[in-house]
Amino acid sequence: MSAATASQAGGPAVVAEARTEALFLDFDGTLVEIAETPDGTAVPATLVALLGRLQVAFDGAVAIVTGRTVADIDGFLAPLKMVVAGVHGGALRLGADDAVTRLAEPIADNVFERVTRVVRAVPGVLVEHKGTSIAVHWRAVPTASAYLEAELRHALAEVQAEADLILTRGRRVFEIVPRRVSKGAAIAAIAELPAFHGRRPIMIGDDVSDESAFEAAEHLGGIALRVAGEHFTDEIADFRGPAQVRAWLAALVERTTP
Ligand SMILES: O=P(O)(O)OC[C@H]1O[C@H](O[C@H]2O[C@H](CO)[C@@H](O)[C@H](O)[C@H]2O)[C@H](O)[C@@H](O)[C@@H]1O
Repeated sequence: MSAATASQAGGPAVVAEARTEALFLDFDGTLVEIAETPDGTAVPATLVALLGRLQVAFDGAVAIVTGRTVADIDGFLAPLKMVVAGVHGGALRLGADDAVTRLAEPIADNVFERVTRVVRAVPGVLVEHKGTSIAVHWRAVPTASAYLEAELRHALAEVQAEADLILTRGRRVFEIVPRRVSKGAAIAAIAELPAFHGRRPIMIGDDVSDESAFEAAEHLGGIALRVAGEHFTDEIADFRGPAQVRAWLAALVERTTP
């Protein structure tokens, strides 16, 4: 029988059906615990095998929807290659052997330099250049967030004529992204792939940029499951954290794999 009740593993009492549903999974804060730095992320030994088994159980209808680059995700999950919407929907890799399609222009050098000038003024802040977006991490210096936000907004206003970028807030990070990309738009595109088409989407995420993905999943008749953290409180979240998400997925795959 290919139905699983999530509550058996803790987490939401959702019945997931591997033959008729598709999984869309955020990465940081959802599949893996938040770390002090982007490079410090630890991938649990069992996660790669778990995702591989889910791909089989769902006949390929499993995608990672992340703010990370596709290359980052490939590195974390090696040797597994998945369908990935990277850089908050700015890059798509629609099949394991496909090339990455960029849906936005790379951030121009002058914008990156302008942002770097802001960041240099605050020791401890990290900047991640991801091609079509820039992440400014202030986890190590939380008191600097208001200053950074004001300065980054000012910098973006200066370059607005040449680049249509917006500033979004993530988990102790400001992300500079093209206005017209989103995780939600990426889910709509992936849902058209043969492996995903006609399946009910289940999107699991923990952060602001997952909101558009939740909306897209619900628009397609699916459901949104929230993970507790800096964005969702325990009261409104469906999962206490990534460990519970992994346990829920593991229970699901156990019950759906003959
Ligand atoms: O969409 P996601 O998969 O959740 O990616 C969102 C961002 O995740 C990373 O930053 C976050 O995780 C870091 C490591 O745990 C943490 O140090 C940081 O404070 C978090 O904001 C990643 O570095 C970003 O590029 C992603 O956009």
